[in-house]
Amino acid sequence: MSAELTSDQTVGVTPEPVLTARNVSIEYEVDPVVKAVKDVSLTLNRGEILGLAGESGCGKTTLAYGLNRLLKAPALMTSGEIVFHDRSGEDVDVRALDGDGLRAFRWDKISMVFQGAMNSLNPVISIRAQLHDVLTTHRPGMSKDEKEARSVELLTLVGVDPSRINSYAHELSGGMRQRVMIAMALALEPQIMIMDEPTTALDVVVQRGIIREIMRLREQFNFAVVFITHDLPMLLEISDRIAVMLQGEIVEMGTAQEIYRNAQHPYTRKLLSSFPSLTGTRGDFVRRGDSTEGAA
Ligand SMILES: Nc1ncnc2c1ncn2[C@@H]1O[C@H](COP(=O)(O)OP(=O)(O)OP(=O)(O)O)[C@@H](O)[C@H]1O
Repeated sequence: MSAELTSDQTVGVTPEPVLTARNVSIEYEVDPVVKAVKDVSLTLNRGEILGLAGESGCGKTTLAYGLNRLLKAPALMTSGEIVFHDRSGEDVDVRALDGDGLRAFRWDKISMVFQGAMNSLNPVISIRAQLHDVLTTHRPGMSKDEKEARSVELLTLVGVDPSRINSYAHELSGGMRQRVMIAMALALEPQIMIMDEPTTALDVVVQRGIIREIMRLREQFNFAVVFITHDLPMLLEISDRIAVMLQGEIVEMGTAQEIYRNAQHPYTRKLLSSFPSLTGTRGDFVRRGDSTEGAA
């Protein structure tokens, strides 16, 4: 079964798709074969936050990697179509990309903040060198001064004091490292950011600070976000729409309000009821009233 929903999120604004996936299936070619994503169709609209929820192992990460052409053997996309609708008006067949086209697509058009990304900063080169590297690779025409100015700007955007540009990863807190990863993902002003559990390893206060920053950046730059997490209360709070995955399929998709108030699929209801804070006597998004200010 697949679900597709392109309903209007913002009153008076017609949603404009930035990515369309149709009937995507992905397998791990092991023995026995694991059918990790089954016939998934979804449309991501420009500037929206699409939450992807579902229990561990349901295929969220595999789907995200598929959308970004990051799958590696034994993973194989066995069927389906992914079209990126560029700001320029051009439609890009993502599955057909290779070589330079694929390199330009990743980071430039669509970037990803991975699970545990903060641990993937290179420990032996400075934050400056890592930010400059992204720009050197993807914006070869930029001068050293321009790269420096852009790096400082990026750190400021994600709430890291630019004096930290000289630091090495081990000198930064987990929250700061994750913010640096977000700065790198933002560097080329992508139209889509895929965030796979971007804050799971961090404590709640730091998480909230980073989530707020992502929300603010999204407002400022209007990129679309696919936000993957187990944390359904958080998704209800931040997402425009939520897709619920179960055993490789999207079993329900709707606005956060629809999912919260009127979930149709028994699994979605089960998922909601597994968060007592959502269904208990306080009865509403408890996090919304939470005024804890985050500092990472
Ligand atoms: N390299 C691999 N080889 C074989 N099977 C794999 C491999 N990677 C993932 N899988 C299987 O594919 C399915 C989907 O995994 P995936 O990591 O996409 O789920 P997920 O929803 O992102 O889980 P989590 O939230 O724990 O990250 C699972 O059954 C998993 O065991």
